[in-house]
Amino acid sequence: MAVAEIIVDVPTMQTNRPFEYSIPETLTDVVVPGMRVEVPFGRGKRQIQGFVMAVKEESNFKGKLKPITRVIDLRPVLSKEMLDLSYWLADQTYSFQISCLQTMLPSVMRAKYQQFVIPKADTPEVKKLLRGQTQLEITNQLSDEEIRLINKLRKNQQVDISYVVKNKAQQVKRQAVTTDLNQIQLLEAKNALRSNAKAQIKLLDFLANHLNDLPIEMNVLEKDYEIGRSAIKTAEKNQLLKIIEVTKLRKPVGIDAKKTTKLQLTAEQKVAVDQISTAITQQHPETFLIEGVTGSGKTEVYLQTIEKALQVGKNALMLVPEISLTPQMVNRVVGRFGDQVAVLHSGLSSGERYDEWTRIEKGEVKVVVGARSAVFAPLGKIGLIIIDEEHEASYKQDDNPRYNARDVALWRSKVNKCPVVLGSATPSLESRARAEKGVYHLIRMTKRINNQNLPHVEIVDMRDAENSAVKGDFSPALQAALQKTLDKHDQAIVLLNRRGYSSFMMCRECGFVLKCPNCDVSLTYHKDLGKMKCHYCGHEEPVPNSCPNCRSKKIGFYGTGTQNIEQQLNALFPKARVLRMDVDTTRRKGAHAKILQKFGSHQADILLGTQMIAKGLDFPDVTLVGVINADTTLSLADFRASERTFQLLTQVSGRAGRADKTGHVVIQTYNPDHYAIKDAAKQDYETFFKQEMYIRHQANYTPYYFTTLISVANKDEGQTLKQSYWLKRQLQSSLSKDAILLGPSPTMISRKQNKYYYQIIVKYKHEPKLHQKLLEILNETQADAKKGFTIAIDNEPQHID
Ligand SMILES: Nc1ncnc2c1ncn2[C@@H]1O[C@H](COP(=O)(O)OP(=O)(O)OP(=O)(O)O)[C@@H](O)[C@H]1O
Ligand SMILES: [Zn+2]
Ligand SMILES: [Zn+2]
Repeated sequence: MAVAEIIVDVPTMQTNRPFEYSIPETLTDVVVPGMRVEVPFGRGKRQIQGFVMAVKEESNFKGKLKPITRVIDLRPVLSKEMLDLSYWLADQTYSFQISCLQTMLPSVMRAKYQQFVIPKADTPEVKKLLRGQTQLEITNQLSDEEIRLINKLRKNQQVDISYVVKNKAQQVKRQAVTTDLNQIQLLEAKNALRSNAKAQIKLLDFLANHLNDLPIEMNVLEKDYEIGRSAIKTAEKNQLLKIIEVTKLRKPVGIDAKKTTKLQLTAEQKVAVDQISTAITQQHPETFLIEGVTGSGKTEVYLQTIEKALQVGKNALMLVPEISLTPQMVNRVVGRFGDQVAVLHSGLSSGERYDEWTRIEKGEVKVVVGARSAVFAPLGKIGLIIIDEEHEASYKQDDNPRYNARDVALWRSKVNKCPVVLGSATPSLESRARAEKGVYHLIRMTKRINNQNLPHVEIVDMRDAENSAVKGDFSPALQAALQKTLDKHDQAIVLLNRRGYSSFMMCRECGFVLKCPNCDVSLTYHKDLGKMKCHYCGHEEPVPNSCPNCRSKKIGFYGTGTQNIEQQLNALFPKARVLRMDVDTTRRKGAHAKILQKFGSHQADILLGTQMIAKGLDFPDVTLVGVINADTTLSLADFRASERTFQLLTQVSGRAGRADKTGHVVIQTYNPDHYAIKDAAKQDYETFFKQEMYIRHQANYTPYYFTTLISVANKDEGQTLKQSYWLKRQLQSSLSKDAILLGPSPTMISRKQNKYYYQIIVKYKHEPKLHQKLLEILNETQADAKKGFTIAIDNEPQHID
């Protein structure tokens, strides 16, 4: 009797291992690894889902095995590679294996969908099965007999199984506005109106200027442009526009990509392409780190190495940071490889996402571009994996399973025997340090395309009298630079650095930031405690009312919003067209791409935004980049504060002067002498790397030490603390004296949803017992859910807060 090993969908410590079930006679040959099945679990008659991990002939179990109830999938949804990966992933991230398996599937496969048998041949067996229907829905009403038949026909390629997602959102019809008139006709109609017909004037003006965006949904007009329904109805009556019904308006990112062909490589690009190509042909699982200055043409290297992989009959996987934020990059890949590309990103509806996933799984595409979770794409024959902007923290998932896509990519590269390319103008310290040790192969690209100079960067010291005298946030130097740019009809990008916003204290007189005496990170204001606290060691002190450095009273919480900056820009430059990009203006699906498209076609002069405008953008008319407040990231209560600041400033500066015009950058700061700011001004990654490595070495941080963060949560604060100290003692007993244990200390928001959060940080070099100990602790504490404790373990956390 055949036996299946199954991971059941019960995320607890006791069930975190395969259980054996017998495969009923009727389902022999149907049940294969990677399929989901329904099985009875526990005492009652409860039926739950499970993943078949393996099938074998005999059981080691003495008693009688329960049989599988039915199969959920008629074809495996996870490959052997993914099943193997799930073991490793669960172990690495201290997660339940079932969570890892679920994470690998697109979300729709966890939600509601229907399965259909689609005929592919006209044989008597197919006919009998379909009983005259064009397709057969698979329900649990089908007999095992029928399931067996379907399975056999599928193997003989006489039928196919397709999943159809019940996607309500897609079927909703929306009202939209369009017009047959051209711009001149619209403007004439507008001029014919009485001057008090304000709403009509606004509407016609809008239409005249947005002809390319039509049809546009009525609720978008209402919400984004404050054009009401009554104005639209009036215009419809006057035959100036039409109201139509639309089902789906937004094109997925990438669809309007123009076809491109290979560029002639520069000498530096050629070296990179050659080395990577060799590894592709030799099937060598080597990791390359491309450290290439902004505008050095890394994208072309990616494209030509992907092409190499396709030439030798392989496929390529490319990861980019949260993809809806980088439509330009997606367009470039689609522009080169067209239909052979599948795009996976959060901007797609779940149905669209599922369609892309299916195309990959069926082997219909050769290139996959996607954000973090695309690292699990069911792509076969992988010949190359690329991770662009490899330093981005978003490659690490913040929730369970807390995996880093880079590590998963390295795992897949070994299995697939293919190279991995990590690219960035500002590599993470970890990756650059690995290249230093020879673990990664370093490729440096030091010149911009066409030998363009890197932009000239001006640092403005905000402590100077003339700067501290101005009302508002724009120094005279930045104002002058903006004016000059507008006069030349060039474009400017203005960055408002929002991370760490207003949670730390800074002196506006001398730039002093309150730091922890033990940890060299900023202290964070805890509103609930009314105190300044360190997230690492728990040190606390009262909120100062004058600057400990210069005695000035101008010490306070620091931060301005983008809306406020936008108003200041409008007041200073009334004629300038300003686009604002922040969480508020990009909430709507596709809004991000729209703003960039508008800026790219020069329908605006200034793009004002938060971190999301800092990277990847390539606009030839941008000659000025202004940074309002370089210091906020510097003051994050995180040991990566300097690294994040350097990355941000270097990346954003790199947006200026990328084509044939020279770029200029103005950075406003209260810390003009800080090395992260000075090195970023010179776009000098190597100098920054050396200095930062020295500091990490002094303070025992990554990459000299590994870091594991363990957080404890409980509804009762006393219990949380008690448990935290218990945890610390447990750890101490199994660690060598070289390991460093910090905490317990409260996290940034120490109380969320009525639970108290405390954390312990372990810094270590070599602790062979730690991993096992952490698993034991999990077993011991998480088995007893009644106590209400939650322990989360984060290996190499990206944020500590
Ligand atoms: N060989 C080439 N010949 C001509 N133009 C090129 C070549 N390679 C790249 N370019 C152009 O140079 C510009 C900058 O390239 P790209 O955007 O790839 O830079 P990057 O290294 O990714 O920079 P960043 O890190 O700032 O995003 C692009 O407009 C690109 O089309
Ligand atoms: Zn501290
Ligand atoms: Zn001061």
